[in-house]
Amino acid sequence: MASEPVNVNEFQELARKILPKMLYDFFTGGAEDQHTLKQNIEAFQRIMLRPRILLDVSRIDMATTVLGFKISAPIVIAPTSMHQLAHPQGEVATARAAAACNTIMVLSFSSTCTIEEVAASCNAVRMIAPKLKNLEGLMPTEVNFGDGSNLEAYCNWTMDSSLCWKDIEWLRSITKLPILLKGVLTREDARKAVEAGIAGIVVSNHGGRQLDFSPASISVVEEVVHAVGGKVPVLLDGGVRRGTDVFKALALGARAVLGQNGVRSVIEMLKNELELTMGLSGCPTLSDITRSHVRKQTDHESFYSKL
Ligand SMILES: Cc1cc2nc3c(=O)[nH]c(=O)nc-3n(C[C@H](O)[C@H](O)[C@H](O)COP(=O)(O)O)c2cc1C
Repeated sequence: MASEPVNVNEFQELARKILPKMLYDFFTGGAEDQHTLKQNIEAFQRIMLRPRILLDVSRIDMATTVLGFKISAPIVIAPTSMHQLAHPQGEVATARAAAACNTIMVLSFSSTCTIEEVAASCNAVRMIAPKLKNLEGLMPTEVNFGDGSNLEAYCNWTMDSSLCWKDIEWLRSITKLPILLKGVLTREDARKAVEAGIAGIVVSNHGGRQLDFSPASISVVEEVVHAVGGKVPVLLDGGVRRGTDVFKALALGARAVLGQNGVRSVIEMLKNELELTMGLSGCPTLSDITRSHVRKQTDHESFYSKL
């Protein structure tokens, strides 16, 4: 690949060429046999679009609101603990990209940077994030950096296995800010999350990095969306590599997607691809994207398409 990457997959290929193998494996690897990691991508490929024609798509509007924040496109940055060796200031770079693209960034509690470092890099931001490396657990910290905020980081705590449902009550008692629950994959947990007063759900298997053979996020998003019944927004991450993937997730009921994208051009690529997909599918706004715009391939069709 001689020239600049033109899509997210090419970025990954570039990373493979320039990063030491250990770091490349850290960023791209999954749990055990990496079945879930592969499924996150393959499950998207089993969904076909149902484009509509002769509709006015001369102006495409991708703006949306997530947890009260207006963002330019339904793409949010997922929590990604950077490897100290790969990019000691990785979150700072990501926060800059988030601010430049007017989107939300979710901080990882195992971040290598402090909240203040991240916040300082994006001028005026207001955020809630766990106090990093706090041995007593995750204490959400609100930091106010003036007005004009266009970046909000939320507490990311599902990776900590010592937490349980009743801790949500405690978390809610110590902050007025909305709490997102990441890692929901079943209707049972989706209902519990709503009952517990969660402000939003992220359907996620943590990029296939935790429990192998947990389902692909896109394959369970509809189940979660139905269980939640519109009470809170449902976001999704895992395997989102193309604007068509964003479109598919929205058609199945997600409000926005998260990607572990660290640089501005990657976010812009996804936005451009989504804009093109919306135009070619006859959807001038996000609310025009409905379930009727996608079709899940049957097992039978998937089998024959591989022959
Ligand atoms: C290098 C790396 C570090 C990650 N660190 C965290 C983390 O600290 N906390 C967390 O909740 N998720 C973490 N994740 C998972 C992401 O937030 C996200 O769920 C996942 O990457 C989405 O899947 P995708 O990689 O297929 O887009 C990490 C992912 C990667 C690739």
